[in-house]
Amino acid sequence: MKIHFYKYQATGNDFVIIDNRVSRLVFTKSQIEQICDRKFGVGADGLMLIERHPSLNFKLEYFNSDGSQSLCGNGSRAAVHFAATLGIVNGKSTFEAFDGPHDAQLNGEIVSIKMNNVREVKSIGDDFFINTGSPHYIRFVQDLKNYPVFEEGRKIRNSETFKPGGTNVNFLEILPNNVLFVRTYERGVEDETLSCGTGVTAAALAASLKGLTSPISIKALGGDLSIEFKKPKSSGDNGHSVMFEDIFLVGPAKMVFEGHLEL
Ligand SMILES: N[C@@H](CCC[C@H](N)C(=O)O)C(=O)O
Repeated sequence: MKIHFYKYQATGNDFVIIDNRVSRLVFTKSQIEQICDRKFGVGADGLMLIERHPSLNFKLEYFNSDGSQSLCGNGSRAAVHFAATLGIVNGKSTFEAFDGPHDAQLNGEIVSIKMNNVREVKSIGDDFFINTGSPHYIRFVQDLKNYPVFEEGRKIRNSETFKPGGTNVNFLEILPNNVLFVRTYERGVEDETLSCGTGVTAAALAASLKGLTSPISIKALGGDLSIEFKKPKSSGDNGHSVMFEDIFLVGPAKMVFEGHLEL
């Protein structure tokens, strides 16, 4: 089977995207692993399918490179940019993702995604755990440039506390002028990636508990992002308490190439 694909990167988090509105292909776990394999396939952190949605601009199916599914913030930014090239998005849009609908805004190559409200930040010793559509462990460290992100991230990701699902693991260093340097070990890729959108969002929210204020500038290995958010004064929607609302993940997304893959 020959499949037309597009290769995207969003601050170095890279994706294979397929317009699946007509063909409605279904991929097995081993086919996803093969497509994302950097030696035997196209190579990517994840695979995304753009599908039709009955009322929204599109539906996004995101798969990590091991075939598992979750919300991908950077993937969502790339998908919105790609959907504009298909003509199904123009400026403002709304799409359905793993954790429900998201509003998005496209401005050139900058894409802003509205994330779901965050109700809870768990403290684990000096560390934190926040779900921003995907689960994220947060640890503040010194000298992040030289920190063993892969080794420490893999240990926490596979620890008993987070079994069976596991967690993504983010290491943070607070820099001067409200800037946060973030490196992430991603579950489902099982490696450090150059950037993780839901990860830097969780990182910024945790950093706000240490005095940083919205908007927080993020430095990731693959580029710069920005996180905006509000802390409501009292209880939020449906009477449930909300810790953070109006959360936006903002940054660039770029098409790198297109081609055909053989499965
Ligand atoms: N790279 C993503 C996160 C993708 C999902 C994650 N690996 C998980 O399985 O939880 C992002 O940009 O948010």
